Amino acid sequence: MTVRPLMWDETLFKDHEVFEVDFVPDEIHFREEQMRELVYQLRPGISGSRPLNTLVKGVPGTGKTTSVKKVFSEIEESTRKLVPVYVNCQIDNTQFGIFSQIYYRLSGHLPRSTGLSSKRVFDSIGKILEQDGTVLVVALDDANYLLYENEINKVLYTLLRSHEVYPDTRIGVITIISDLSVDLMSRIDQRVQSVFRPNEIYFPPYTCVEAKQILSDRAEQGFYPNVLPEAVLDLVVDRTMNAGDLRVGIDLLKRAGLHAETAARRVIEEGDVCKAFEASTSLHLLATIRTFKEEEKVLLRLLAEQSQQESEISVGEFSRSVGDNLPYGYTRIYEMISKFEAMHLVDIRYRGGRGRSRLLTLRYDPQLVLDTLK
Ligand SMILES: Nc1ncnc2c1ncn2[C@@H]1O[C@H](COP(=O)(O)OP(=O)(O)OP(=O)(O)O)[C@@H](O)[C@H]1O
Repeated sequence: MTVRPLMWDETLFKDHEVFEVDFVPDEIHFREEQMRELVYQLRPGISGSRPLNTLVKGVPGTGKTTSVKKVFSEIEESTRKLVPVYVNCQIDNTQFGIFSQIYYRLSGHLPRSTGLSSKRVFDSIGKILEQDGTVLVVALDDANYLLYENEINKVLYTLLRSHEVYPDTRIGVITIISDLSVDLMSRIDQRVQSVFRPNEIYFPPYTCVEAKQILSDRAEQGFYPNVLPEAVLDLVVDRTMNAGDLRVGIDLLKRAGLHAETAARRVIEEGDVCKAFEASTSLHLLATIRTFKEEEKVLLRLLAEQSQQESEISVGEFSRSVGDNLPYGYTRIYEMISKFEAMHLVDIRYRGGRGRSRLLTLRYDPQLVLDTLK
């Protein structure tokens, strides 16, 4: 039986939205425990006390943002006593920017962007909280962006010691970190540590079975029935596990669907996934690299440049050659290389024979890495 090609006004997508980066699904599987813990941390806020502070940790694409947003939207639906504010610190990475977002959430409009100090903005925040008798919880997503210029200490100090200036304010903070090599507490001043003391909630990477369930759910919501055969889903899962980031899988589904649609097919094929893979990979690369410190970007750039000449590089030789030109010791260079491995950017294997030297291979096209670093 021949299958009628897709007509120009027909589509494979039941709902495009479910493949978008900021989509928050109704069901967040495999994160029940983390969300329960988060609710437990925030519960005092609902009864008018200060919420417990939290440190949410896990590599990119493990559902941290989604889970926090989900808990926040449930709080918003059930109470006005506790006001949750989500801040993306990649976008708002200064004290002024963060306080502006909080002020916006509380008052419905942004403060003037000129001639106003962050202290003045916080004054207004303190007054609104006292007037309304509400408790505030602020989620600082990608808080590692605040490690520069001591911004993290300024922000946490003001938020967590607000009751010293505005006695009736109660504020809790959730910091979200995807760079596991960052030891946040060691970067925090003593005077802030004494009030911060967060409980940690860890988001482990998804197993293959979990990733398959999540991606299959997403496909079911987003595509019409029978658009995605099981074998193609398995290929998407395989690529996702390889990249170690669920975002790659969700993006692959979308792009593969669009590809099949452009070819006027009613079913997605493996070839559509392969074609979509490069674009989805660069999305993952971008998500990973954006969490890097400048020195890590410099080292990755050197590695990508060298990988254009040779596909396998000796770890020792590479470290020596870059160590001569960079202001970091070998220990730091080895640390960074281990991080690249943990983040699925490189593979390391032992060369056989005596000496057992280690060989480094970039898992991505070097040019793609260089382009992403631009
Ligand atoms: N348990 C889950 N169920 C359904 N979808 C999920 C789940 N976990 C993650 N996702 C989806 O995976 C994508 C990445 O998730 P999310 O942004 O929450 O990860 P993250 O850990 O905050 O990553 P990053 O550290 O890069 O910000 C999102 O599109 C989200 O909808």
